[in-house]
Amino acid sequence: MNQRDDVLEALYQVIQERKTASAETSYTASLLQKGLDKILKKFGEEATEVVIAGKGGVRDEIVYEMADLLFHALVLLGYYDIPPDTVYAELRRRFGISGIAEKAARQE
Ligand SMILES: N=c1c2ncn([C@@H]3O[C@H](COP(=O)(O)OP(=O)(O)OP(=O)(O)O)[C@@H](O)[C@H]3O)c2ncn1[C@@H]1O[C@H](COP(=O)(O)O)[C@@H](O)[C@H]1O
Repeated sequence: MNQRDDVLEALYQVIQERKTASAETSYTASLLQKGLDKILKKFGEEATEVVIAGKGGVRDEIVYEMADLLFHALVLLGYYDIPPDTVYAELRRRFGISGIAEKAARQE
């Protein structure tokens, strides 16, 4: 796991913990308790906001909206107990190299 993966993995763990937390003190807990349709709706809204930011071309807004989208993607993964590493593995498979080979390639 590299530096970039760490924050997504850590956030995923927090999202898992929020499954048993109070919705009164946690947005994530309230979203999880509202259920799958609400999670999917939020993901769609955040994706639309990324599209608008992407069209606008303001770098900071793209970064902000993309962070919102990634967070809501992690909530969806968390809902189904799919760790981010599973997605990384799929990306590595498409990339055609193993994690070890990837690390070695980056150090060259
Ligand atoms: N990364 C995030 C994060 N990104 C976005 N959001 C929330 O996502 C929401 C999106 O904004 P919107 O205005 O679209 O939604 P809303 O109006 O609040 O909600 P709806 O009425 O649409 O349901 C905001 O409430 C943001 O605060 C996040 N909430 C939490 N986190 C992380 O999750 C951790 C746990 O947070 P809790 O949710 O407080 O447990 C935090 O420490 C953060 O690291």
